[in-house]
Amino acid sequence: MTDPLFNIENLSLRLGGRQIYDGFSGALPNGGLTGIVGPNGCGKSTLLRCLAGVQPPDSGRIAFQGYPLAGLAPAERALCMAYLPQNPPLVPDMSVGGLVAKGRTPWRKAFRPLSGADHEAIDKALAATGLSDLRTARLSALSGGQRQRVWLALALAQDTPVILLDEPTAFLDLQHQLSLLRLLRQLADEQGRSIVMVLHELTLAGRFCDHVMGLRDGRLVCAGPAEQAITSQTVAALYDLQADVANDPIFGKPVVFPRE
Ligand SMILES: Nc1ncnc2c1ncn2[C@@H]1O[C@H](COP(=O)(O)OP(=O)(O)OP(=O)(O)O)[C@@H](O)[C@H]1O
Repeated sequence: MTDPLFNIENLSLRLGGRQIYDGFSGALPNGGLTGIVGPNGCGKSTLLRCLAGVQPPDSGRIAFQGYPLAGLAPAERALCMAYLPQNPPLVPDMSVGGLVAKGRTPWRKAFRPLSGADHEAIDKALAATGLSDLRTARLSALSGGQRQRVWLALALAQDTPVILLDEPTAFLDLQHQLSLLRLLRQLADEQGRSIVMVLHELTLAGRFCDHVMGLRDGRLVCAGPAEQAITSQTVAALYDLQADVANDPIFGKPVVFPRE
């Protein structure tokens, strides 16, 4: 049996005087798309930060493909996983291509120019996110959604087998949400990448994710294939919301109809 992508055992974490997790356990499968859902403040982003190795827990263990995550140095982690936080850091104004090139940092030798492989990865990431024409544009001249796509391109240019994304669709219009999720599906299906993302839109999570994990108050409420994890019962348990969940006749995936 292969190890899960992440195995979380008995995770506890206190932040700002508040207990975020108290013995959280769960596993995320290797490969495919995993969606983390749940109400505001339930601990989704913090969990992703723990999985990315940037938020050490107070106690408990996270194994990454069978190895202790805490044993990986940041430089080693950066070759295995790209992490796009909900609020990317403020950066000085620069060109789109310049920021996306930062995704190649883990692969580059100090003071060396970009290699052919770097240029190729950057070109592919810009094309995949529909930004090739904006390569020379300044970040300050972009809309919020375009900027979000630049950060996504940076994560793709990092060219890692695992990609962790916190609300990657937050600022995108419906067309760009769908094209982003289709792109992630393609990266998982055709290149075998494992993608874990925090999402709010349950119907999109149901349609695109293989596996869905639902959190509430720092606890695991549901986890499993989308059809099992998104049901009337789990929507009620997660959000205190009455909803019908039907099967989409075209995609055969769960669609949520709130009844309140
Ligand atoms: N650095 C911090 N210091 C204190 N409290 C924090 C910190 N980071 C997160 N929290 C608290 O931890 C809880 C979980 O936060 P988190 O950002 O993980 O929630 P979330 O499920 O991602 O929420 P949202 O859907 O609103 O983005 C919240 O109550 C938040 O206020």
